[in-house]
Amino acid sequence: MIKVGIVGGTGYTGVELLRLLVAHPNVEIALITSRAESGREVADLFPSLRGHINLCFTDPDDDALAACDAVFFATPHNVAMRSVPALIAAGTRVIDLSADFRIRDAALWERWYGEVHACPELLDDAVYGLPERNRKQIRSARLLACPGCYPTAVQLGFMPLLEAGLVDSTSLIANAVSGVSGAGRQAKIDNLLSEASDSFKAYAVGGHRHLPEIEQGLSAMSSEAVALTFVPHLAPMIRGIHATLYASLNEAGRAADLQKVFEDCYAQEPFVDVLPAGQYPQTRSVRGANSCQLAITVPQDRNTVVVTAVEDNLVKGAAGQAIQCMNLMFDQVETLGIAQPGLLP
Ligand SMILES: NC(=O)C1=CN([C@@H]2O[C@H](COP(=O)(O)OP(=O)(O)OC[C@H]3O[C@@H](n4cnc5c(N)ncnc54)[C@H](OP(=O)(O)O)[C@@H]3O)[C@@H](O)[C@H]2O)C=CC1
Ligand SMILES: CC(=O)N[C@@H](CCC(=O)OP(=O)(O)O)C(=O)O
Repeated sequence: MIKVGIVGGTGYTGVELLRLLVAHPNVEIALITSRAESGREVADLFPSLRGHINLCFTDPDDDALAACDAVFFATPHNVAMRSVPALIAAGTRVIDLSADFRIRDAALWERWYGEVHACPELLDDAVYGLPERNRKQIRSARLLACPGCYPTAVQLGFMPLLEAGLVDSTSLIANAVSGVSGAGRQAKIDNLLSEASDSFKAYAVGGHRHLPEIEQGLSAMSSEAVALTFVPHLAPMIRGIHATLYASLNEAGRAADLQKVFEDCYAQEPFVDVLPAGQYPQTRSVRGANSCQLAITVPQDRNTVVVTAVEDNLVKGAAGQAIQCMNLMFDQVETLGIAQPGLLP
């Protein structure tokens, strides 16, 4: 059994970790933290978990966490990095869903996150948890940095094109749309039903903190310099990311069978699904599933390729992907506990 702790068990990614981990046959959840709910039964706060879990929330405590085999941090940025050095020193493996270890360059991280990094010396040790790109390194990771929700969809959508050198890598554009759960469970005015429903907006157009993370990942896939225009949007749905990605094809790209390039790239991937030509993915098809669905089109056979990608921000964009990485780190079957299809309707 893998003994796990979850820091931040009352947030949306925390409760999604719980939903998936209670059904994982080889995981024992040893502790779940919340400062605000310390002492309260987990199933009292989340009745969906009644009968599945018999634990109370506790205050975060590094000594108790260090007794676990793995600790998930489902906390805002600037939390995991305070505990990670002690946990790693104790031999506990850390799976961080926050952004603390996603960007390798401490100065760049500090510029976008507006804080001083607490342990920049560990940034080189952190493995970026995108299995489709880094599976081998994930298996031996002590410190795992889970990708952000937008970065997962955008990187999986551009990866086959960049790895095969089929596009002008400075022409990349990503218009991505998130549901409100992407912003977490704290009450923010923008995410109230009366603010977000029946409306649609772009935000952070001048620069979103996922931009450096995405460009870092795309640069590693490309032999040429990468430049991306990334525009996030908020849509009145609870879960889901839909990304529409654009790039200019180069000569090799114009000559290639792009549908086949994508199908070949992801043929062995359990959680990336390339749709048949002419079908377009919808967020409703992947709700609750650890899946990214993709479609590739070259409108009017011109020079721009359009990739559409969907995922559930809380599953392939967060908790599901974190468990996929845990499975790899602990020599489990990669799909264990996360193979369920999406919820319909
Ligand atoms: N929502 C999403 O779709 C995605 C989120 N992420 C990332 O995952 C992380 C969690 O996100 P999400 O679940 O949405 O966040 P929430 O705001 O919903 O939950 C945050 C959790 O962290 C706990 N927490 C907050 N501050 C601290 C602290 N200083 N020490 C210990 N625990 C703390 C909170 O409990 P309490 O305050 O009671 O201790 C709460 O349980 C974030 O870094 C987010 O960027 C990544 C991908 C997708
Ligand atoms: C809708 C919404 O507000 N989304 C969040 C996504 C951030 C998030 O969850 O951050 P990580 O994926 O980096 O952990 C935002 O744009 O700030």
